[in-house]
Amino acid sequence: MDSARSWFTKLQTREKSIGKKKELPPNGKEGTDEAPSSATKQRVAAAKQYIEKHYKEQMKNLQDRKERRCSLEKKLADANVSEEEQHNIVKQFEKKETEYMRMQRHKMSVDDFDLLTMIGKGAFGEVRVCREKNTGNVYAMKKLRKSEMLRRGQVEHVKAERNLLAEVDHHCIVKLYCSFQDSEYLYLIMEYLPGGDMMTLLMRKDTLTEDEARFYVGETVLAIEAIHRHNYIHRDIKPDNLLLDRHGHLRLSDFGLCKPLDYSNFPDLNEKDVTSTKPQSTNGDGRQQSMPKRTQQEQLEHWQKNRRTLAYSTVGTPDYIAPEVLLKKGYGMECDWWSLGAIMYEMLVGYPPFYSDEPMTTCRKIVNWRTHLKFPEEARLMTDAKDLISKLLCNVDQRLGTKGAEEIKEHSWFSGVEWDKLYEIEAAYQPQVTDELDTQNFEKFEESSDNIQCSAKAGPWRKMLSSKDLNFVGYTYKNFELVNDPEVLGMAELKKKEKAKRPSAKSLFDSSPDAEEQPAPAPAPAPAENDEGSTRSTEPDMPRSLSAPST
Ligand SMILES: Nc1ncnc2c1ncn2[C@@H]1O[C@H](COP(=O)(O)OP(=O)(O)OP(=O)(O)O)[C@@H](O)[C@H]1O
Repeated sequence: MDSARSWFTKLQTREKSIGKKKELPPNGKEGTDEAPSSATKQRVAAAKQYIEKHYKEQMKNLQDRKERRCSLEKKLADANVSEEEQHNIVKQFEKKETEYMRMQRHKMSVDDFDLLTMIGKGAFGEVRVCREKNTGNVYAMKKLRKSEMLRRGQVEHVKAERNLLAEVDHHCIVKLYCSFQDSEYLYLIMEYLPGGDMMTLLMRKDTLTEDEARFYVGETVLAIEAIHRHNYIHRDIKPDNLLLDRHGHLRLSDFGLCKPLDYSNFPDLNEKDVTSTKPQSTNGDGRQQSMPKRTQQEQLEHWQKNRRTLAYSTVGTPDYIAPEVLLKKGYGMECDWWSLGAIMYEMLVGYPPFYSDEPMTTCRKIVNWRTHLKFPEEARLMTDAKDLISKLLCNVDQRLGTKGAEEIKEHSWFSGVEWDKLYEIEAAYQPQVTDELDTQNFEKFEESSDNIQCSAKAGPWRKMLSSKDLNFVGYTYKNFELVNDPEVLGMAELKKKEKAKRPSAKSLFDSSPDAEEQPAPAPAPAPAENDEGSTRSTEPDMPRSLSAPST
């Protein structure tokens, strides 16, 4: 710490001299003592930021430690355990605190982990199951290439993801244990959720039953509500970002790495451009002809065939993005409720509501949703379900959720759902998970020889402040939970005592009558001219978007 302090003093002195007006020699000409270059100034600023952050963290760590101790003592007092048990738990707790302090001093790197099976591939990197060498703990490691983040202007987004995960400690949100970097990559060490993602589940099952859909749409409502409470907007909620834990409960992930930015290169969309969205194909002579309408089954098969390619393409799938986001007119939290509507539709129908072979056609259909939102009769959706979807896939002003998540929770499709018990009951789907390293609920990914990487060794921080790395100062983070394992703390017993017996998912829902065949409810009335969205997300004190600010 002392060496850091003396660095700080040196830097302050250096900074002052940078700010000072240079005195010229009597001949009025500049000597060889040149002013520091802008690169040097930038480095000094980054170093200053690093040191200030370091001290702030030290203070916060002390405060957090005090709070953890208080909270443990309070829990113990409430839990009615013997004095001896209390003593043992507190002793274990202090041991963990010491380990945590040791871990804080340790500079984490990819070498601390054994990299195992690849479970995800995204536009910026990959996700792998990994095991920490020291502790044997299993995590998911998301690795992102810095140069790619810079190239696509995603630096702020990746910081937003790190910030949200570190800030929002909620059972609906995937838990972040730590983040670190080396010269080439950023790393997020997260809890490993072995139940797979909703995209894989939907591809394996085609559709969900109404009860299953209600359960997962319900848990997604709670997850979205949690991030909105922290003033974040996700903007890219899709089935690939809904992960399942080993018991089948849902967690929201992937904050901030939004591909939709790439749609800015698409020609400007126009709500009135309805004619261009008619399904068309080209004859041998180049003339366009209308394509025959696909049945629900054909459309489903088509979607399934294209789904993964779309997910792993650099542009991604636009299927769940709200029209106001695509129209670049500014957006608020409501855009996440639109995505919820599109996901609910896919769960019940088998493919998303505006699916088309071409992403650009999908975008056009989304902005012209009034013409294109249809419920295939074969899907036999219940009236309530159609009504809720129509109230989510509609204009911002009419959209449910605009006045808060309660509006959605109160919809009749959810009648009987006990919201505060949803995460305590047995999940509607039980994934098969044999052990902590089981990856059967994920697709298999081909390993290329350079995939299992040797680490680009992280040098001392000063070395890391190359011009590229200045963008990522402050990315490193460690969560107390990394060592705060309740099993080790002996808190598991306490937790068991606290937990009531879990009722099943079904018992929370009203018994539902058979699906009736009904026409799709009329889409919400046409909006006033310029009501597609506000610029709220860009105003001060307004929700922080995890993705690109609207233009
Ligand atoms: N914590 C986790 N536990 C289990 N699987 C995970 C975890 N995080 C991510 N995955 C898997 O990896 C996939 C990709 O992850 P994620 O979407 O976070 O990466 P990405 O590079 O940001 O992708 P995208 O291109 O969709 O933005 C997920 O769909 C999921 O299957």
